[in-house]
Amino acid sequence: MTLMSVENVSFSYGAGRRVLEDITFDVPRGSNVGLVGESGSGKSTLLRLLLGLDTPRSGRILFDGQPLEAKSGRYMRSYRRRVQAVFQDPYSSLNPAHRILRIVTEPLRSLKVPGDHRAMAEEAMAAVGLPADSLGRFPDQFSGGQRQRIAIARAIVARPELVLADEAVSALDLSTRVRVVDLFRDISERMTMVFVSHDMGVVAALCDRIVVLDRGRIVEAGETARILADPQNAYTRSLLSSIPRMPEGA
Ligand SMILES: Nc1ncnc2c1ncn2[C@@H]1O[C@H](COP(=O)(O)OP(=O)(O)OP(=O)(O)O)[C@@H](O)[C@H]1O
Repeated sequence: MTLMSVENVSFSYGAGRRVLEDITFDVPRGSNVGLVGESGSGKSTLLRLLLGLDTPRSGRILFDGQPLEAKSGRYMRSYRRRVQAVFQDPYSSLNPAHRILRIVTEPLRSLKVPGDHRAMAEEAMAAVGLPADSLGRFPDQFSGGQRQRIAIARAIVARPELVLADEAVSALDLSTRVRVVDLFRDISERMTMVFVSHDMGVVAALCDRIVVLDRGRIVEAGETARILADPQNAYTRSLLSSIPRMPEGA
């Protein structure tokens, strides 16, 4: 079953040149799809389209069989409940003036999710390996890796069907990154994920399918194991050669 389909999507900012050209791929329900490419390849732009923050110039995006109606407030309210995002910088993405409880339960309030929000926050914190008493503290009392766990707790608290992650481990130091990748792997067993990164090693460790973007075009896409074993494209090979050491389980 396909949860999201991107069909022949092209995009340009204003009257500028195309930054995405004829992008087509599927995100099967339950899968983890990695979008990988160097800086400027169009990954963040594609993610903005998937989040409904911009609309394709041509082509379309289907979510659960329906076209994504980025311009409809009503549609987007239900979409936000079903699709959540984790961004790169765990320092700027958490409001320093708010306690963790308020931060993690924010999607529940804005989406008007009924029920016991504190209990849901405690459950999300447990899922990311942080103690429930963290909910009474402020962001500056946590390390970068812990803050990213809090951002992940916020992304999963409303039980979305799809989590979109944009360079979600890139800002972390190596050992923290390995732990947060492990956490994503754990969580991704229970939901569908699209994981955007310039780091082929991270994507290979986390995703069962990879889409390789080069200057706004897909140059290669397929199952991770196949791409690692037999990359067809020179650009993919160069991304693979930049992995210092294959992560375990890749
Ligand atoms: N707001 C904008 N206005 C005009 N051009 C933009 C804008 N944002 C991005 N671009 C251009 O679109 C292209 C794709 O950028 P994008 O940020 O999507 O790439 P990326 O792969 O995510 O790179 P990075 O990893 O550096 O964020 C680049 O050429 C960039 O300069």
